[in-house]
This record gives sequence, structure tokens and C-alpha cells, in this order.
Amino acid sequence: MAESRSSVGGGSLLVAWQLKDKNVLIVGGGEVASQRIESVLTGDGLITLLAPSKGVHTRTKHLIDTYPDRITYYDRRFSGPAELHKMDMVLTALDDVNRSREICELCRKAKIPVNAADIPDLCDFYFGAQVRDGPLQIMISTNGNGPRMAALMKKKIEGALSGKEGGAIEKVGELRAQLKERAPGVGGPLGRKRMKWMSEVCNTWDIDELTHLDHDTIAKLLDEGWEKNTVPTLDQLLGRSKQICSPRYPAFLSSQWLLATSSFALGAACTVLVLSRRK
Ligand SMILES: C[C@@]1(CC(=O)O)C2=NC(=C\c3[nH]c(c(CCC(=O)O)c3CC(=O)O)Cc3[nH]c(c(CC(=O)O)c3CCC(=O)O)/C=C3\N/C(=C\2)[C@@H](CCC(=O)O)[C@]3(C)CC(=O)O)/[C@H]1CCC(=O)O
Ligand SMILES: NC(=O)c1ccc[n+]([C@@H]2O[C@H](COP(=O)([O-])OP(=O)(O)OC[C@H]3O[C@@H](n4cnc5c(N)ncnc54)[C@H](O)[C@@H]3O)[C@@H](O)[C@H]2O)c1
Repeated sequence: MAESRSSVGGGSLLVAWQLKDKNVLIVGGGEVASQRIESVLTGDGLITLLAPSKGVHTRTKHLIDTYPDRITYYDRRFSGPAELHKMDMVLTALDDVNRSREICELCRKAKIPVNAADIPDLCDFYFGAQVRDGPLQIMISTNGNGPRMAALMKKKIEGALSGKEGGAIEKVGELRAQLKERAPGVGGPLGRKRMKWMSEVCNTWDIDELTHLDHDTIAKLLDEGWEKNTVPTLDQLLGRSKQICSPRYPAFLSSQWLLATSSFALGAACTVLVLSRRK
């Protein structure tokens, strides 16, 4: 990271908003609304959607049809402050800036957090580009400087991941849940011991190894590790030696040795050939 750039101030508070079963009003049914719907569904929110059917995008229509239990759709325009009743969050995705402004002002009066696509100065929060792999969510924000750049950064981050991270994190979640059953409670010496042990498991096991944490391996790790106050490696836990493939022939017959010697022989033969032609 560049030394000259301050990391204090001038950014946003990035949080993982717990939206499960909260009421979210989305006004507008175009393509941007469809992206908002997908984001809210990711967080298990309950959606009320207001948009005249003639402006509803096919993606939005598909979501309305697929998630009738999560989306209540009304084929009409936003009618006034009564629409905000019991709403925990409001998102506008309209082709009408003045209407968006009005809705945002009503939300502010009612102290409901609001995002207006396209009008940053009215937003209580911005959306970001997102990388998702099961429980792993990475949000990228350029804080309004360059939304397209956020989308490009997403591609870079996706390229740097192996695709196994989400699965590994899921297994860690299962291990933590079972550890908490054995060692319940919040805080105190037991809490500290639990946190230290969990951190050590995550530091010691790599992503690939963590994906091996099935039901039996978790039970074994808790018996042999947690109960004995140690963190065995996966190999130790499964009774495997570090060197998984024991060599069945002498070292000088290994593939690297054969490759090196054959390359040397080929080089020497070529040199002899070239020198003999020059004579
Ligand atoms: C990240 C993403 C998330 C999402 O919307 O879900 C997102 N915009 C995305 C795409 C995108 N949006 C636009 C383009 C055209 C190219 C360009 O302008 O770059 C592209 C590119 C494309 O479509 O690929 C046009 C645009 N966007 C805003 C304005 C108004 C303005 O800037 O004044 C204008 C019109 C500008 C003008 O008139 O010139 C404003 C906002 N857009 C934000 C989020 C918030 C800031 C986030 C941040 O800075 O990080 C903020 C402030 C409010 C908000 O909407 O929450 C999503 C990519 C997701 C993905 O691909 O994964
Ligand atoms: N991520 C971003 O920030 C981003 C990216 C691209 C575009 N935008 C902007 O977001 C806005 C929406 O984009 P879009 O492509 O979805 O537009 P769109 O024109 O396809 O959709 C607008 C929707 O709003 C509905 N609508 C209009 N007035 C309404 C009202 N009073 N009540 C209820 N519904 C109403 C229309 O029927 C339509 O469904 C545009 O202003 C666009 O410039 C934002």
C-alpha cells in the first residue's frame, strides 16, 4: 500500500448488514431494480416492489415469478408516505430523478436508510461490486469515484481466488459450531481458549486441507486437538506421514534426475555433431 495515502477518513463504513426477514421497499422495476432485488435476496430480506408492469425488465419479472414468498409485487407507481410504513430500508431505481428525490426526503424524515441509484448525494449507503462464494462475500467500493472500476477490481479479485475458499469457510463454520457445543458460553477464560485454538487451526491448515473437514474429521480434530490442547495437522490427524508417496526405486532413477541427465546427454550429442560437421 502506498505510504502517502491516508487510511483514516474519507471512506465508508463497510458493514455486513443483517437483513434477514427485514422489510425492503424497492421502487422501480428496470434492470437496476433487478440487481437490487438480487442483492436483497442474498441477505434474505423481504421485498415489496412497486413498478408499473409495462416498465418491468425481464430479469425483474423472472425474479418476481421465482420468489413469490420473498417478493410482493404491486403493479403501480409509488403513491406517497404510506408506502414507507414498516419499511426497514428503501431502494429507488427510477428513470425519474425528481420522484427519487421526493422518496429520499420522505425516508429521511421517517429515518429509514435509503439508496437512490444514480444520485450519490441522496444515498445513506452505496452498493458495491461483490464477489460471492457461499458464506464468503467480498465487497468492493470506490466510494463513488468509479463504479466501473469497482466491477473491474472484482474480476481481479475473482482471478486471485482458487474457488475453494467458500467451501473451506463453510467447514470452519461447522467446526466452530461443534466446538461451541463442547465448550459453550460467551467470553471468560474458556472463550479466550476457544478463540486461540480456532485461530491456530485456521493458521495451520491451508484452504485445501480445511475442505476435508467432514463430520468424522471434525469429531477427530476436536477429540485429538481441542480436548488435548493441541492443533494437529491434517496428516497427523489421519495418521499419514508427511511424505505421502514413498519412493519405490532409488533416488537416481527419479523423474527429475532422468530429465536432467537426458537433457545433458542430448546437449552433448548436439555439440559433438556440430563440431564434427565443422571439421
Ligand atoms: C458497483 C455497482 C454496484 C451496484 O450498483 O450494484 C455500482 N454501480 C455499478 C455499475 C455502474 N454504474 C454506472 C456505470 C457506468 C460507468 C461508470 O460511470 O463508471 C456502471 C458500470 C457498469 O454498468 O458496468 C453509472 C453510475 N453509477 C452511479 C452514477 C451516479 C454518479 O456517479 O453520479 C452513475 C452515472 C454516472 C454518469 O452519469 O456518468 C452511482 C453509483 N453506483 C454505485 C454502484 C455506487 C458507487 C459504488 C462505487 O463507487 O464503488 C453509486 C454512488 C450509488 C449506488 O448506485 O449505490 C455496479 C457495478 C457492479 C458489478 O458489476 O459488480
Ligand atoms: N448502479 C448504478 O448506480 C446505476 C447503473 C446504471 C444506471 N443507473 C441509473 O439507475 C436508474 C434506473 O436504471 P434502469 O436501467 O433500471 O432504468 P429503467 O428506465 O429501465 O427503469 C426505471 C423503472 O422505474 C419505474 N418507475 C418510474 N417511475 C416510477 C414510480 N413513480 N414508481 C414506481 N416505479 C416507477 C419504471 O416503470 C421502470 O420500471 C436510472 O436513472 C439509471 O441512470 C444506475
